[in-house]
Amino acid sequence: MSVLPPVRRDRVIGQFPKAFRKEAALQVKDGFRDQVRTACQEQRTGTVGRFKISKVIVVGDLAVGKTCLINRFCKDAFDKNYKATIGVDFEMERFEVMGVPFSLQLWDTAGQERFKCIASTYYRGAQAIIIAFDLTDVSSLDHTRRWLEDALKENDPASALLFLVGTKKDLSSPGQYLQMEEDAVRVAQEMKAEYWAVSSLSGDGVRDFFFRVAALTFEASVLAELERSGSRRIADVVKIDSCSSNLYATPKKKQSNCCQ
Ligand SMILES: Nc1nc2c(ncn2[C@@H]2O[C@H](COP(=O)(O)OP(=O)(O)OP(=O)(O)O)[C@@H](O)[C@H]2O)c(=O)[nH]1
Ligand SMILES: [Mg+2]
Repeated sequence: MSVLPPVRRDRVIGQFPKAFRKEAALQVKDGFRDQVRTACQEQRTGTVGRFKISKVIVVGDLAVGKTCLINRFCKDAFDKNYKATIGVDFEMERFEVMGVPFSLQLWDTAGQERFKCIASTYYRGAQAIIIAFDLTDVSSLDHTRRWLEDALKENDPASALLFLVGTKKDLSSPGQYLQMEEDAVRVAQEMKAEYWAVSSLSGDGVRDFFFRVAALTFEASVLAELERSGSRRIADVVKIDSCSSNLYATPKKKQSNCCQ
């Protein structure tokens, strides 16, 4: 019997969500990969959908809007007053992707220098790293490289998915925005991150952004699971094979110990 309530209807992901800008996207294809789709249909997603919870960390300068971004998505709330995050905070979000339950743990970290050493102890084990900057403050974009460097010290650069998200879109004029987007797309390409621009005040882009984070993290988790179970199967074959060859090579009295 499941103790968890069903996943909210507005957290059900059936279609692969689109990227924000094709030129700075982690994936440009329109749908989930065939092997992931088939694994979901055949319920072969292993720990994904059962116990696995994927960790996502949100980093970036102080007051760029990390807490507001998470609160807009998780609570559909916005607070115009700034309250610095002290250390870290987290929210759980449950999704259903192609019929498979999938949970994200969203870690909101402090941008203030004095809380950074506490916050950075929570960076480890992230499947996705969201680096936030303020679209009206170019220095916050410049600092994203440093934030990424710090986050990657605690994570595997080969497997963590990176997102560069510009916040407070409502505050920039179209002209300012276009200039900033050009710079941000370039930074995202250098980092191999996916670029997004959102407004937590209006909600513009927030849901699409987190759906994309969830879908890409889900897909990467299922692929990793398939790879693990595939290599487990190969290891079993190798074990059986080496045991059977031992049967020929090993003197008779040792044969009974084989494969025990
Ligand atoms: N207009 C506008 N203001 C925003 C937006 N997002 C955040 N803010 C404001 O920016 C300020 C800082 O937001 P926070 O979310 O607390 O910033 P933070 O990045 O979590 O800051 P730290 O916890 O110190 O690292 C607050 O006053 C928010 O109301 C947005 O999309 N639009
Ligand atoms: Mg905060």
